[in-house]
Amino acid sequence: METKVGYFASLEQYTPRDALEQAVRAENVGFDSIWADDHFHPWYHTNAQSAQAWAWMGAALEATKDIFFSTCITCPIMRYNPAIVAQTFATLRQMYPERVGVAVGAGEAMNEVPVTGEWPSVPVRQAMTVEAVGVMRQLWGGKEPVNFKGEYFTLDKAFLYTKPENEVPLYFSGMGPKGARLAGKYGDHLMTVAADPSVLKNVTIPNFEKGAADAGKDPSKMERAMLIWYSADPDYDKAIEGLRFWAGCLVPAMFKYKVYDSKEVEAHANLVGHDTIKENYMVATDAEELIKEIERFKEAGITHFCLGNSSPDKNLGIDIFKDVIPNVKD
Ligand SMILES: C[C@H](OP(=O)(O)OC[C@@H](O)[C@@H](O)[C@@H](O)CN1c2cc(O)ccc2Cc2c1[nH]c(=O)[nH]c2=O)C(=O)N[C@@H](CCC(=O)N[C@@H](CCC(=O)O)C(=O)O)C(=O)O
Ligand SMILES: CCCCCC(=O)CC
Repeated sequence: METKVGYFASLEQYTPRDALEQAVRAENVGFDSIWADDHFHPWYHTNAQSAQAWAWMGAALEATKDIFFSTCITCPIMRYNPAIVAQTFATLRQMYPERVGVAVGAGEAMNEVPVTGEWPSVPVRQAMTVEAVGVMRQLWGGKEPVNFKGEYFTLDKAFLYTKPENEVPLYFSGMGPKGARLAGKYGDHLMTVAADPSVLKNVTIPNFEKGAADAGKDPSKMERAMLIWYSADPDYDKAIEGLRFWAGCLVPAMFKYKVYDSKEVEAHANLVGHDTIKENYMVATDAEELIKEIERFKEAGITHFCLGNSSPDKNLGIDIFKDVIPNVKD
C-alpha cells in the first residue's frame, strides 16, 4: 500500500484561522491529507485554543483545492449523538466528494466530562463506539427511514436526506489491543497514536488485522494511520521544547483517570522530561532526521502518517516536508 503523509492541523494549539492557513500551505507543499483534532478542552492551558472541528473543516475544505480531510478523532458517543455525526460528515462529503473522512474513538475525559458530567469506563465507551458506528453506517446507507433500539442509542424513523455520493471512509481509533481489534472489525481503516514501533508491529497491527479478518475483510487493503507530533528546528533543544504543548499525552494517568481540567493536564505536562519527549515524538534538526523517523514507523507497518507540527517556527515545520515527502513515498 502506498505511504500517505498527512498534516495534523491542530485546533488545540493554533487559532482556527492559523490552522486553516497551515492547511493551505501543507497542501501546496505536497501533503496527502489534513487531519484536525476534535476537542472541547485542550491538552494544554496556556495560550491554548479549542475550535469546533466540523465548523473548521467546512471552511478549510473550501479554502483548499483537492486534499482529503478527516477529524483525528471524533468521539461519537457522548457530547455528540452519532446520528448528528453521520449527518455532519454526509453533508461535508456530499459537498466535497472523495475529500472527506471521519475518524472515531472512545473519547477523552477532557472533551466529554465538561459538558455531560459523565465518564463511563473504557469497556463501556468502546461498546458505545461500536454501536455508534453501526448507527452512522445505517444512516449513511439507509434507503428508508431507520428504526433502531440499541443499548445506548435509538433511531426512530431517522432518515438522512442529504447523503454522500458513497460511504464516508471511517477510521477507527485503537490505542490498546482491544481497541485495535475493534478497529479492524468495525472500521474501514486503523487510526492509532505513536507508540514504540515494536508495540505497533507486534501488538497493535496484528490485533487490527485479526479484527478485520474476523469480520471477513482483507486487512492488506486497510490503511494503518498514526498520529505523531514532530518538531523541527536547527537548534535541537529548542525543537524538543517545542513539543511541550503535547507532553500531557505522554502521562498515562490522563487516560486512566477522569482528568478534564486543562490547567491540571498542563501541570502534568510540565513535569515531563526532555528524554521522554524525545523517545515518543519526532525531534529533528533537518529533513534527513525526519525521514529516518518516518521510516522507523513505516517498517512497523504504518501506511498513513498524521503529523502534528509543534515546531517553534511552524512554517519551517511545514516547508521542510518539500524535502521529506518525496523520500518517504514508495
Ligand atoms: C484507552 C484505550 O482505549 P482504546 O479504545 O484503545 O483507545 C481509546 C482512544 O481511541 C480514545 O481515547 C480516543 O478518543 C483518543 N483520541 C485520539 C486517538 C487516536 O488514535 C488519534 C487521535 C486522537 C485524538 C482525539 C482523541 N479523542 C478525542 O476525543 N479527540 C481527539 O481529537 C486502551 O488502553 N484500551 C485498552 C483497554 C484499557 C482498559 O479497558 N482498561 C481498564 C482498566 C485496566 C487497568 O486498570 O489496568 C479500564 O479502564 O476499565 C484496550 O486494550 O483496548
Ligand atoms: C496519546 C494521545 C492521544 C490523544 C491525542 C489527542 O487527543 C490530541 C489530538
